[in-house]
Amino acid sequence: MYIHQRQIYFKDTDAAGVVYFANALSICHESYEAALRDFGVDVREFFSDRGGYAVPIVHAEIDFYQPVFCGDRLVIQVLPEQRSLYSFQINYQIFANCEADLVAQDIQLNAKQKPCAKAITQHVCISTSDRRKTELPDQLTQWLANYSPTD
Ligand SMILES: CC(C)(COP(=O)(O)OP(=O)(O)OC[C@H]1O[C@@H](n2cnc3c(N)ncnc32)[C@H](O)[C@@H]1OP(=O)(O)O)[C@@H](O)C(=O)NCCC(=O)NCCSC(=O)c1cc(O)c2ccccc2c1O
Repeated sequence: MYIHQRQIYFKDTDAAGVVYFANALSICHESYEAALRDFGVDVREFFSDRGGYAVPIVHAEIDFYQPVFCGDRLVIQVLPEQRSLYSFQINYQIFANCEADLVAQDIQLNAKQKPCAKAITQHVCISTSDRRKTELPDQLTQWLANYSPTD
């Protein structure tokens, strides 16, 4: 599991004063990028086509349980899981204004610790030359093993 913390800014919100739904997925992707960076992945290279592969998102879904407002401090739990030699899924839980330590321990003690949103992204590794699926590179399988849930 990786924990990312981020404040909500005015630019993240819509006319109703809550985080715009698409921005919530964007914040999930920011958390993924932070998890890659903190593991030592060169994100500038990872998101370019210089390595000969890309890992586009083929599926994304999100459930919203409580609104998130400007000034809220988010704690985002990032839980990646390898699905096959070619693909992986990331489960995200977004909490607001709670202790990061509790989220890191996966403790949901009371209503305050219930997630505001839960999201999933599914990623497939493809070769940039022919856009056909190709095996996940070693660095990514190591990243997945490092942050995947342990039984
Ligand atoms: C990715 C594709 C080229 C796959 O094509 P196709 O489906 O024909 O391939 P396969 O049949 O061989 O399937 C491969 C593999 O994918 C799984 N899959 C395919 N579709 C889905 C789906 N909708 N939901 C779930 N899973 C799906 C399938 O089950 C197979 O899995 P296995 O594990 O069983 O092998 C093609 O689908 C494609 O090009 N899609 C468009 C992708 C796209 O444009 N997405 C938009 C956003 S891109 C993006 O957000 C993005 C994010 C990043 O973090 C990146 C990081 C690094 C580089 C680029 C990034 C990026 O672009």
